[in-house]
Amino acid sequence: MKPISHLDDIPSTPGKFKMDKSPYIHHRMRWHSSLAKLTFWSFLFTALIFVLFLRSPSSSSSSSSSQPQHLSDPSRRYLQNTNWGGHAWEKRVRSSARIRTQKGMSVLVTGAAGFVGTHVSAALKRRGDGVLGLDNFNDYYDPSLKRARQALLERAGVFVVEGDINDEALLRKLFEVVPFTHVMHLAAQAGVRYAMENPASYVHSNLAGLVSLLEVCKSVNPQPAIVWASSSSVYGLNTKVPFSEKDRTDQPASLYAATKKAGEEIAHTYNHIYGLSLTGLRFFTVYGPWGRPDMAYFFFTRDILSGKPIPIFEAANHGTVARDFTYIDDIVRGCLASLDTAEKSTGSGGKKQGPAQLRVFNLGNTSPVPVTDLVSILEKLLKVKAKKNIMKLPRNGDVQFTHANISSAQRELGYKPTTDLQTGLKKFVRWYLRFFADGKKSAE
Ligand SMILES: O=C(O)[C@H]1O[C@H](OP(=O)(O)OP(=O)(O)OC[C@H]2O[C@@H](n3ccc(=O)[nH]c3=O)[C@H](O)[C@@H]2O)[C@H](O)[C@@H](O)[C@@H]1O
Repeated sequence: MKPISHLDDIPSTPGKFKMDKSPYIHHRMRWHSSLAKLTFWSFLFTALIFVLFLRSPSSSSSSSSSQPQHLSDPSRRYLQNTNWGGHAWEKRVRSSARIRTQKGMSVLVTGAAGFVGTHVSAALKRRGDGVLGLDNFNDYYDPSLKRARQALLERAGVFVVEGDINDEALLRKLFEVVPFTHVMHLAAQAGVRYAMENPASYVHSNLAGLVSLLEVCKSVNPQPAIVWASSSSVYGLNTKVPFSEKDRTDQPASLYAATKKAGEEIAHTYNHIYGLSLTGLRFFTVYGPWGRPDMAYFFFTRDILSGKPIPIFEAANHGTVARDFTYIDDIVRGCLASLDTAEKSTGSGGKKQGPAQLRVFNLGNTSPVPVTDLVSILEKLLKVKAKKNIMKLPRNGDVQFTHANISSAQRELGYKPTTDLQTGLKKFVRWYLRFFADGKKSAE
């Protein structure tokens, strides 16, 4: 745009434009001065319009945009999809989110192509709720598994929009097309150990992404109720067992845990200022079919089958490392119960109108199992002996054990886990063998 180059010739503030004081040229100068002023202000005005245009969210993320904001961050492992919008796209969004039962809800599920996201989306759809998925399909782990989950959801009638939660323009557009009653926010950068490798990705998804989502949720009318994934890792170095929601969570052992804890505080703020109804769920090492390949039960299975040694952590003095492994179906029931019991947000027009619900629940299994037992169960199910490589528990985020007290979720959500590790792993192994034997195409 032309005026930009001219801006360099104009003093930064009009007051600094010095006039010649000679009386001889006074009259001419007045005329010149008016012309100069006019030219100056028109340039300034045009430049301002130009700058505003460049900075506007719709211009930075609409389909015509060339460089979405976050691409300046080299740590990202995906390109933000700007290919959304249009009549056909809106029709798909609307149809996916259509409620097909009385008293149903319309839910925006972020991270829908993720492990928990896929299961929750499918379960909501099965019972007649409207569901729209959102996922950025990043390559933290093999995106082809995410694509397979997407295909599964597609067959169930759930459209998964490809986009990032940091793309506020996309989020606003989605709320424009569908006035979602609920948001199930599961998009996140997961994994405790990877935080040492790529800390920026945790800040991007778990902090900036969460704030971007809450900013949009607080400003739409009606505001949705939000249920979101926190983590058992917030208990960090807490040694009081079982972990209760009242226990201290101010000693995170990893950046991942710290971002989840920060998320809980951010949730408090948006609840307090804007009246958003918010429920945080502290998941305890969730496992099952369609799971995450970065998790121990998943890659132990892969490596046991291929004869590769598996690193098994132990604490000081041969201390046991244990997890309160929780089966996916139990978690899904907890998520749906949280959505069902979520009260409406109270704000409108971006302003709080009264106190709103703010909750945090442990969703665990209440029976921690040593990692060595997990390996023994897998060996039996796979009928292959593992090559064990016993190692010291690394100091990069791992905690020695987790154990959930679920009385609060039991009382308020009717949450009651029913699957023990042996039963759950059996279902996982069956899925795993079928999925990978069938060229990643089969579904359970
Ligand atoms: O519930 C949670 O809060 C967290 O659960 C898992 O984190 P984690 O429990 O560490 O799950 P895995 O990485 O699958 O590890 C499971 C167990 O295996 C152990 N492990 C892990 C990796 C390994 O190479 N060897 C090994 O013995 C870990 O110490 C841990 O006790 C998830 O990865 C997190 O995203 C989630 O937030």
